[in-house]
Amino acid sequence: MSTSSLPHIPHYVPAPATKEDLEYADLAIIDLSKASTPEGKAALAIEARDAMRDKGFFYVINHGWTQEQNDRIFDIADVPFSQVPEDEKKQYDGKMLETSSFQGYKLRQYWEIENGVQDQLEHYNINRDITKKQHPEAVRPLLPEIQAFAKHNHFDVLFPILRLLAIGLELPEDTFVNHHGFEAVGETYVRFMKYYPRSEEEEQKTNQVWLKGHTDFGSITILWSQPVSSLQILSKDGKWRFIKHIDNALVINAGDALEFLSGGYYKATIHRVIQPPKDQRGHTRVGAFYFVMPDDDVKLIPLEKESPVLQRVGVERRCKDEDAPTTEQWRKGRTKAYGKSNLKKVDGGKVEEEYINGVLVKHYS
Ligand SMILES: O=C(O)CCC(=O)C(=O)O
Ligand SMILES: [Fe+2]
Repeated sequence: MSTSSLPHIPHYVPAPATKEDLEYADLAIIDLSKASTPEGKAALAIEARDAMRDKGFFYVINHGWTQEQNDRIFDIADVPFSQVPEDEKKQYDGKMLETSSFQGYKLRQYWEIENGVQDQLEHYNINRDITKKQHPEAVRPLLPEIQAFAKHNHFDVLFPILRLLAIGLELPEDTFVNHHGFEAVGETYVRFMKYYPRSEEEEQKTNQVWLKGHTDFGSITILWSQPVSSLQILSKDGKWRFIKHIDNALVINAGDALEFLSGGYYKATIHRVIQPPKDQRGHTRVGAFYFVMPDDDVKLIPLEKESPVLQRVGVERRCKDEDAPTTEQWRKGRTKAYGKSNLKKVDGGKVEEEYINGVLVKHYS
């Protein structure tokens, strides 16, 4: 598709990259184009495995989309927020407490962050089957492009990564791919997200935290890198470090479901979003993501028998196998509770806990 023949939408201009000297996480860069030869793939599988085990996050480059396509997706990502009237947004509210599912808007001020302060961010979530739900008028002409975006994420990014991570466990390389059917029943979806600047009072009461430290629920999250430096990961030494923006790169992390399936070999790394550095304040922050879940019927039990690696290193279980949730149970429990449940403060208030399907889940401020 050449951009000139596409529906006209406003161009979203993000804040320029920060000039501040931030402490960044030192993440591996996985060049996905190398996976096209057997030797390249074998070498890349080791890099991806080590990166996932060491930091829990890595970049992907050469994933097959151009900078022009990337710019276009960020213009599209802003449409559900800037081009849809507020009353129309309410008609497409995802109502997560009732549905236990992220489809449609998560409107502003739906979650509690801290000390009575609510979030100032909006999502618009679109199932990879874009026909599952009706969409706001301004989004409808963009659906073919959103569908192409979902497919690119699924087949050209997710599947190659899942193969590398399966090889890392010495599993048949399609093991995880077979758990993530594009046509299967499940909730893998595109998320567009917009954060709005907050008042000084909100910043103070939350200690600058815009989105609390959490793990993602699914198997893999694909985050399309954007320039506002707000995303941090919790490193093994207990320090929060920023994720650096790389043009047209993807930031990949594992979520709970992959941690369950891999018996803790690939851990779901805790991350959060905070107020950006001074030279980026006062701007909005638009994001584009692909949140990946295994198929709904996958029982989240470690692949211990199947993986020689897990037999050698052993597995960590967050619950007994007979009590393990299916993806559907896990994602529904997590979605419903997120930002809404009563959390129990521990560790002097820094960490909050809850149980979802009998499994301990932690949140960090
Ligand atoms: O906005 C970001 O950079 C990260 C958002 C995030 O972690 C999430 O939506 O789960
Ligand atoms: Fe997240």
